Amino acid sequence: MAKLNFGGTEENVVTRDEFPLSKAQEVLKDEVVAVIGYGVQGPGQALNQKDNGINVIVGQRKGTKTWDKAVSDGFVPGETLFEIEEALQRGTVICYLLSDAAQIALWPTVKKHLTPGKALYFSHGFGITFNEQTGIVPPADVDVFLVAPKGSGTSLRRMFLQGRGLNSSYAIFQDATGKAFERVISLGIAVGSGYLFETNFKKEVYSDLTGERGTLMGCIQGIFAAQYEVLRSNGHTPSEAFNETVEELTQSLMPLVAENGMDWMYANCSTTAQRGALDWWKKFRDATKPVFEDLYKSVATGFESQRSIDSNSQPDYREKLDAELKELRESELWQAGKTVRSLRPENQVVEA
Ligand SMILES: NC(=O)C1=CN([C@@H]2O[C@H](COP(=O)(O)OP(=O)(O)OC[C@H]3O[C@@H](n4cnc5c(N)ncnc54)[C@H](O)[C@@H]3O)[C@@H](O)[C@H]2O)C=CC1
Ligand SMILES: CC(=O)[C@](C)(O)C(=O)O
Ligand SMILES: [Mg+2]
Ligand SMILES: [Mg+2]
Repeated sequence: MAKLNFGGTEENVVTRDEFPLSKAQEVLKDEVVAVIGYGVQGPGQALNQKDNGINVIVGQRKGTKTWDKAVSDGFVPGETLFEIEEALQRGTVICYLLSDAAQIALWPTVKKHLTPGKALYFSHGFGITFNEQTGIVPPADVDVFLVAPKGSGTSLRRMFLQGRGLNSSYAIFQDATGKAFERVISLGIAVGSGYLFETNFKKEVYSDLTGERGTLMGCIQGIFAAQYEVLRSNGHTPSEAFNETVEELTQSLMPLVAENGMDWMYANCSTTAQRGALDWWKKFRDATKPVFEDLYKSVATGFESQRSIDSNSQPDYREKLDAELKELRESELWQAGKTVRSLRPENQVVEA
């Protein structure tokens, strides 16, 4: 366990140096890791574990698209792919990777198979933290922990195949066996985490629900739309407005931030831009901070989790989400983006 200084605060971090894959394989050698749910995190985590030599099986409903996807990904019906209850019965570690809403409905079935000494693994603190809404209360004689990749399951798999890793948080809710730490860290390494930082179930879900509604997904779409609309209402063309709002950020500036921080990105822009950005960033912070404070309150009071449960438990939840995503996709902003993306040299179709 390394202690690293994060801007003046020391935190515990587990890296692959001190917990290599060989150690994870040794710890998990007698485990059967059952991945329940094959949506976004399920495939990424199951395939990375499979490639890392872990005895991983998938539990899915037969006759579904996700069952077929698991087969096309190489999981073999009756050997490494089973109906959900059989996977639950065979698994010694149950990776509960249904959607957070769907975990509620299946919980009574899962609980039946949580026999003493097994482990219940999550990738989000949602079900346990909001247990008054979800009803998810594990028996006392099983380990309960989480590994939460800080990114999409799609990226987790892509980065694994590139020999990279996506960092994850980990938390232990219940250590019935005395082995919860080595189990959770081994699983974190096995699913492809670059390094693991410590949290707890409540802090993970509060920060994650805030982040995805904030800078990572909700707020960023909001500021993209705001700037694009102001540019367009002042006569700028769609391509100019989109390039200045999104394309330059994703193609040039954000990779510089990822490489070496915000000051590095600023320093690689003009002094005109640096002066302006340094003058304006606090105005944007002050304008948006009240919204973030409201957002965090909405998370902490359980409003956001209940909203997610209510909408994502509806039979037509997927259709409703897809309809709103279609509206976003068909907006002028993202239609302009589609054309801009097609112009990238790497997307040009070279005539034979
Ligand atoms: N999507 C991501 O990349 C990330 C997800 N997580 C967490 O990992 C867990 C799994 O998330 P995802 O893979 O995004 O799940 P998902 O939303 O893709 O759902 C996974 C599977 O659950 C089943 N399912 C979903 N809703 C259902 C319903 N209402 N009834 C019956 N079955 C249903 C479907 O088969 C679906 O393929 C969640 O706890 C999530 O918060 C954590 C980090 C990132
Ligand atoms: C990808 C991720 O970390 C999110 C945004 O929290 C999620 O998909 O829930
Ligand atoms: Mg997240
Ligand atoms: Mg999330």
